[in-house]
Parts: sequence; structure tokens; C-alpha cells
Amino acid sequence: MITATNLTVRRGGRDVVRDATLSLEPGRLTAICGPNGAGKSSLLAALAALLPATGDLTLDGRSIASLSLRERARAIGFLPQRAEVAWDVSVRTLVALGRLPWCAVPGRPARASLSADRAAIDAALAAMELCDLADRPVSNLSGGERARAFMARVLAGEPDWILADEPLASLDLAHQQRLAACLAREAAGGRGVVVVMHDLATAMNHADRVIVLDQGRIVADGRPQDALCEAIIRQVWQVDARWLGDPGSKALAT
Ligand SMILES: Nc1ncnc2c1ncn2[C@@H]1O[C@H](COP(=O)(O)OP(=O)(O)OP(=O)(O)O)[C@@H](O)[C@H]1O
Repeated sequence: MITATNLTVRRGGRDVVRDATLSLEPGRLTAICGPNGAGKSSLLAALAALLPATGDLTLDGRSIASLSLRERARAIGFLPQRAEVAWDVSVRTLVALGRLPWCAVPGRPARASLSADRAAIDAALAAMELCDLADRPVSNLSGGERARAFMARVLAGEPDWILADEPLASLDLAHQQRLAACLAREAAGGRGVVVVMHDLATAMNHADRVIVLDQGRIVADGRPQDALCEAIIRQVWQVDARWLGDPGSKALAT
């Protein structure tokens, strides 16, 4: 379980996440929603201990700050909103970099065999439908293909937790649906999955829980139908919207 107590993130002289207190459970897909600038990316990065924050942050009862970088990287796979490659590599190499936390370093044995590494890389490439693109340089990919390659890098690491910042943003409709279903399956299989997303219908239809942030504060946290009810949407996004359709395939009319 990831537990944050009074987590506050200060950036540019302002508190952009204020007093966030929440417990995230494994085996669930949690969506973080909110308007632009609400603090979603800042909260996600702080939950992964990638951004300085005040307050308490623990993973299974241990302070995340006290974990080694390797332990942290094995536990939490983080997908930033704007992932970059330092130099141009093939898709397969990029995805293989997700295995780094499992590699041997002097004095410490690897916890995964080469065949386990290969299997994890192949599974991640297949899950993100990248097998045909595996030998292409990342620089030659389209925006959506590139986004899937970075997601595959996270999946290849087989982390206990997947924290992904807008992984659906540049995907076409079919790939959005398939990635949302993939993340829901990862959660059903026991991983903790936390995803920042703007598409409220995807959050409504796929998430087990939705956290709504507004101006750095958590203003709703619960089942999608409660946290994303029409009154909250009006209050937070200032849009008159109506949910249509049946549970699992709802659409938002504005
Ligand atoms: N490096 C930074 N320095 C100063 N302020 C920052 C920095 N990064 C973000 N901010 C500010 O922090 C606030 C929260 O930003 P954050 O990226 O967490 O929002 P967000 O909810 O993820 O937004 P979006 O939906 O636009 O991605 C914003 O007001 C933003 O301008």
C-alpha cells in the first residue's frame, strides 16, 4: 500500500499540491483527474518520491525515502507525461531499459535471469503491439507509437506499482481502449495502478477509484460514479455535463 499523509508539493514558490492524504491499494486502478494545472502530475511524481514533498510517504509501511533507488525502481514503474530518450535507440532497447532495476551490479546478484528479462521485454512489446516496430529507432516513431514504447518500458520492469501520467493522451481510440483495458487487467492481476487522465469517460468506465484534484486539493475521492458525478464536474470543471449510457460504457454529453 502507498500511503501519503499531508503531502504538500511546493513549486515555483506555490503549494501546487496541498495536504494530500490518501492510501492507494494494490489490485486497483485509480484514476487521478482534474483541470489543467490542478496538480495531478505533481501529486503523481511526489507519490513516486520523484519530486520533493513535505508530509509522510510510505510504501507498505516503510518510508519511500528510506528505500534504495533499486528497491524503489523495482517497486514503482513511473511513466512521465513527457518521456524523453537521451539518445536514439531501438524500440526493443528502450523497452529493455525497463529491466535495469533487475540487472546485476557488483556485489549484488541479479534477481532475474536473462530468460526472464527476455520474456518480460517480449511480453511488454506484445502488450503494446510493438513487435513489428521493435527494431525501429524511437526517433522514427509516431507520437502514439512512441507513447506505447515508453509504456512498454514501464511494463517490462514488472513493477508492483504502475504510476502513469496521461498514458492515453496521444493514442487513437482503439489503442486508448486497449491500454485502458490492459491497465485494468494489470490491476486485476494484483498490481497497483495509478493513472492521470483527462478523459472522464475512460476514468468512469475503467477505474475502480477516482481522485479529483482542484487547485492542489483533493476535492473528491471514491467510486467513479460518486467522484465524477455531474455536480462535481460542474463544480471543478465548470461544465454542465450529463452521463449517458450503462455502467461500463458511459459517455459524457456536454
Ligand atoms: N517546474 C515547475 N516550476 C514551477 N511551477 C510548476 C512547475 N511545474 C508545474 N508547475 C505548476 O504547478 C501547478 C501544477 O502543475 P501540474 O503539472 O502538476 O498540473 P497538472 O494537473 O498535471 O496539469 P495538466 O493537466 O496541465 O498536465 C501548475 O500551476 C504549474 O504551472
